[in-house]
Amino acid sequence: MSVIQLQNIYKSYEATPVLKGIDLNVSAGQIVGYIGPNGAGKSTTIKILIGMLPDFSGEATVLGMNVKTQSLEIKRRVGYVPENAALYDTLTPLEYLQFIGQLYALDPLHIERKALELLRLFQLSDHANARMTTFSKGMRQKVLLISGLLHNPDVIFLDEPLSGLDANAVVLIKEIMRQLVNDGKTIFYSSHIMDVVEKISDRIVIINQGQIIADGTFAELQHQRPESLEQLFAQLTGSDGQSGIAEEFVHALKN
Ligand SMILES: Nc1ncnc2c1ncn2[C@@H]1O[C@H](COP(=O)(O)OP(=O)(O)OP(=O)(O)O)[C@@H](O)[C@H]1O
Repeated sequence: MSVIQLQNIYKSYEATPVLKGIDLNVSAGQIVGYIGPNGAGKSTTIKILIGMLPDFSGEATVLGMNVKTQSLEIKRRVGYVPENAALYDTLTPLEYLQFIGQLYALDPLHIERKALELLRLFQLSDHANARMTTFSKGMRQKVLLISGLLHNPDVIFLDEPLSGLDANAVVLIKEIMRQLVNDGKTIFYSSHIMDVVEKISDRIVIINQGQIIADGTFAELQHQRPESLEQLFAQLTGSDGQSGIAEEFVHALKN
């Protein structure tokens, strides 16, 4: 069964088209890396899939449920870690996770036990009761990741999940993603960190200017062009020649 299904999705913001006919089927138990240049439409696709943007044309289902009409049911089974989310800074991680857990109607005692354990594993035990106003970007990202996974969702959408994380935390998140998928979960995530995408994705989907321009395992994509994902990405999305642009940039700074 397709866990994620997008058929002929078009989305515009005001009069500007952003997604131009996206078709995608994702089966259970896959890690799909969704990559593309800034502004390509990655976050927009993810927001459609979690029911945040009902104003689009085409058919979108998650776990067989229609995202326009069954978004509440979908939210119960889906986890979402947004890019640049606003955390309630004046709360502590424990208070914030209690709040999120209650939105999912989880038992408060169960949430507390689970939240403390997850915070410990992310080395945040000492900060469990500190206000998040003082948190670094990486610490916030860890709390966000926990909040998106707290209800043990079947399908997980991650928008730049590694943002701000140090090297050890990146290794840990990669391992968690792998183990979640081994457990039967499905992960759909966007990232700009090509070597991570290359290493952990079962499938890589490249979007450029609102259209999918490549889709396959890294080995399949490499078969077309035997290069690193970074080089392949640059070629396919027309962002080759960065050294020339860098030179012009530095030159412009001097003038
Ligand atoms: N709420 C909005 N109103 C108007 N335009 C928007 C809105 N959200 C996104 N856009 C535009 O839609 C396009 C796609 O944005 P989106 O955030 O989906 O891109 P992205 O691929 O996630 O980019 P990035 O890698 O920079 O996060 C961009 O041109 C963006 O300016």
